[in-house]
Amino acid sequence: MRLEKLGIYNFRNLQYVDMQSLCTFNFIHGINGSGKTSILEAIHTLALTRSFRSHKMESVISYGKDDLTVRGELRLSGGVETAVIGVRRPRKGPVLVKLDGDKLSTAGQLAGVLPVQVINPASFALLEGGPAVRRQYLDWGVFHVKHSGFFEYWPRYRKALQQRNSLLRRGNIDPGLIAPWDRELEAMGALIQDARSSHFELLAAAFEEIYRRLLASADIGDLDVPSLSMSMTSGWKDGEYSFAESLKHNLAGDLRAGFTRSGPHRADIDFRVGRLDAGDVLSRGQIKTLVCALKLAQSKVLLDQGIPTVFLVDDLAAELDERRCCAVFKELIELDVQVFASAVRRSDLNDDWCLSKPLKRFHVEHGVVSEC
Ligand SMILES: Nc1ncnc2c1ncn2[C@@H]1O[C@H](COP(=O)(O)OP(=O)(O)OP(=O)(O)O)[C@@H](O)[C@H]1O
Repeated sequence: MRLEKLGIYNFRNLQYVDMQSLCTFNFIHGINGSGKTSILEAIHTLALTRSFRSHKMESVISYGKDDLTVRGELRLSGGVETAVIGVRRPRKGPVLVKLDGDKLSTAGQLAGVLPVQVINPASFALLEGGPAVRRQYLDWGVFHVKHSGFFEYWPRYRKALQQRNSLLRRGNIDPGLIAPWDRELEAMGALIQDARSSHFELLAAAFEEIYRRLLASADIGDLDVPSLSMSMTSGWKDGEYSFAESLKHNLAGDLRAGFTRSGPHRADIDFRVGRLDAGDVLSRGQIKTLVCALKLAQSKVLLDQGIPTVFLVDDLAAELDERRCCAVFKELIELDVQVFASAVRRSDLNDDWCLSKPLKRFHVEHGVVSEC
């Protein structure tokens, strides 16, 4: 699946952008504030109806305009078939999403049509941020895996959790009221945990392989990053209890806290260098390399299931040295994904990184995009 054409209207400083015949590699350069990240943000909005930079879409709509629109033409995997996605976000009112001219009733129906992965300066949060960022990372993959059932389980789990928490807040632990929500949490929690565990196993294997290759091709010895390990924690003491037991065991404490303190909504991924927290030990460049490997690993797992990803790579050269950038691009080539990468200077994005893959360059100036 490839994005072949992209139209952007009233998106930050991009009033009207028309990008045709997009390639495997699409390099975008321009000075600070010219609109490079906004192009990547627009592709993200096309895929997920929201930006990766701001939760408030009204700050993304161009000043003085009523709405923004992003339109993309996709060529579906391995074939002649195409699909057209349109996303319109008004300042007020719901988002309008169209797939091949048909209005979708929920934005969720768009999920999976255009899976995108973002590598940007905020990606550091994967190691340095809280557990929610890592859960989001893990669940991105689980959501896209075919038949994982996550679309169904997760909303049901969330609803049961909200109901249970609301009883806890009101100090109401009448067994007759809380038990049905516990049963729903246990049932959905087990399914979520199973789906996450099977995905995590594949992810960890892909990560290890890619991370080693990245270090090797960037000519970084293992000594630079000794004994890195990653493990998933379920969100409760699963060595001691089942989730059902954990809910019962923690009820009094949950009541005091006013919320459910254990469960898949508290799951995390733990990164260790030896016995130490990797986020406390690794340099920013090392963290970035690791984060790139994690994102690439997600795409590898999806690709193995026939789901290609589009990569949005914002200003990688500002974070990584030339050898590491080159190593990341080598992996992107290996994955055969489509890439949109931005940088301030043209020379920050090296032609050689793409080997002989088709490459197109764009220059952005004051929101105006031209091929170059
Ligand atoms: N709602 C908006 N309407 C109009 N312009 C906006 C809006 N929001 C942000 N801008 C402007 O859009 C421009 C594009 O920002 P963007 O982050 O895409 O630039 P960039 O080229 O990635 O810059 P940098 O290299 O500094 O990261 C900036 O000048 C910004 O001030």
